[in-house]
This record gives sequence, C-alpha cells and structure tokens, in this order.
Amino acid sequence: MQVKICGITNIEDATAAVAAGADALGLVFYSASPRCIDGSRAAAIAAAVSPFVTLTGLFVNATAAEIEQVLAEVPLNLLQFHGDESAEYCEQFRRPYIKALRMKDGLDVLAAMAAHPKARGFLLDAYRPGVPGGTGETFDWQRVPQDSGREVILAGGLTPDNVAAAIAAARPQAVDVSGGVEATPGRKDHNKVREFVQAAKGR
Ligand SMILES: O=C(O)c1ccccc1NCC(=O)[C@H](O)[C@H](O)COP(=O)(O)O
Repeated sequence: MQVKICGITNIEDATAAVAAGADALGLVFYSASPRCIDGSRAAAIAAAVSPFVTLTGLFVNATAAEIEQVLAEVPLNLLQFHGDESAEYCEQFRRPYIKALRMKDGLDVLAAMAAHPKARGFLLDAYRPGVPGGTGETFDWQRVPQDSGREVILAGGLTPDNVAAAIAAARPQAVDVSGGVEATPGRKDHNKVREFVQAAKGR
C-alpha cells in the first residue's frame, strides 16, 4: 500500500513523514488553504527529502502561468489537480498527473476517469460544497469502482483509526491523508503520521 501525506508545510513534518515510511508528500499551492506554501518553501522541503520520494504539487484551478512558476522553482515529480481542470489543461504541463474526483452524489466515477485518459491515477475525495479538499470527511467507500483499471488513491477523512477498514472496503492502490494526521491545520502530529503509515501498510 502506497501512502501520501498531504499538506506538508515544513521540513520537520516532511522528514518525519518520510522516516515513517511515506511514499509521497503533497505540497499545496492553493492560497485559500491553511496548508498553502510558496515556491521557495517548497523548494527547501524538496531539498531536504530523498529524491526517491514522490513530491506532489497540488493545484486548484490555477492559471498555467502560476503552475509554470512553481515548476521552475520546485522539482515536482507529480501534479495533482484538485479543481475543475480539463484533460487538455492538465496535459499541457507534460508531467505525470493525478486528478482529484470529489465524490458528489450521482458522480459517474468511470465517466470522470475516462475524461482523463492520460491521468496516472485518481484521488477520490469527499465532496463538500464550496470546499475543494482537505475536508476531513469520509465518503461511502463502497462507491470506489473495482473494475476501472485505473490507479485509485483513496482520500477524505482518513485517520490512523479508520484507514485499515477503508483499505479493506475500497481496495485502493494508495491512500492519502491530511487533516487526520495533523496537530493543528498545517502542522503534522508525528505520532499520528507514524500510526497512519503503519496501519495503512499493515505493519
Ligand atoms: O489540504 C487542503 O487544504 C486542500 C485544499 C484544497 C484542495 C485540496 C486540499 N487537499 C488535498 C488533499 O489531497 C487532501 O489530502 C485530501 O483532500 C484529504 O484531506 P483530509 O480529508 O483532510 O484527509
């Protein structure tokens, strides 16, 4: 099981997450988020962690110029689009990307996946009107399609206490957490990070 710890804002949290066994770190470039960081802070975090950790840059309906500016500063391995971005928009950066799908009632998940044929995976997240992500809320894990043939990253309200049950129900390829391992918004609780990774990886 692959684990992504999202909303990393500082070097201490980044190195603690990697030491705990995280495979990927999420860096938020969305100004309305309490976890938002700028390019220079992100570059410092990138320089502090192993090059084998997947550094993921998260954007919400950003302009192409904003994303290019971050890419010029930060060696991101993966882009995460968390808004209403089209496939054409996401593909223009010529980087591997994952697309977040917010699991609104009635969403046709397979159709939403088909609309992004080049996405490397789909982060399935809870839906709350007006809040693009980091809601701390779960959704019905039975809604995760088992026959999509696409990589699924399960997110939304995961915690050290529920992640094993979530994996058993949804059978994703990876899990993502932000609020469930925080001490305060933007600051990780290192014990919770360790407990989460251990529970997700069945250690
Ligand atoms: O984390 C944020 O503040 C955020 C804001 C806007 C869009 C996306 C955001 N986070 C994206 C993530 O990948 C989160 O880890 C995911 O939404 C799950 O969050 P949580 O329910 O707090 O674990």
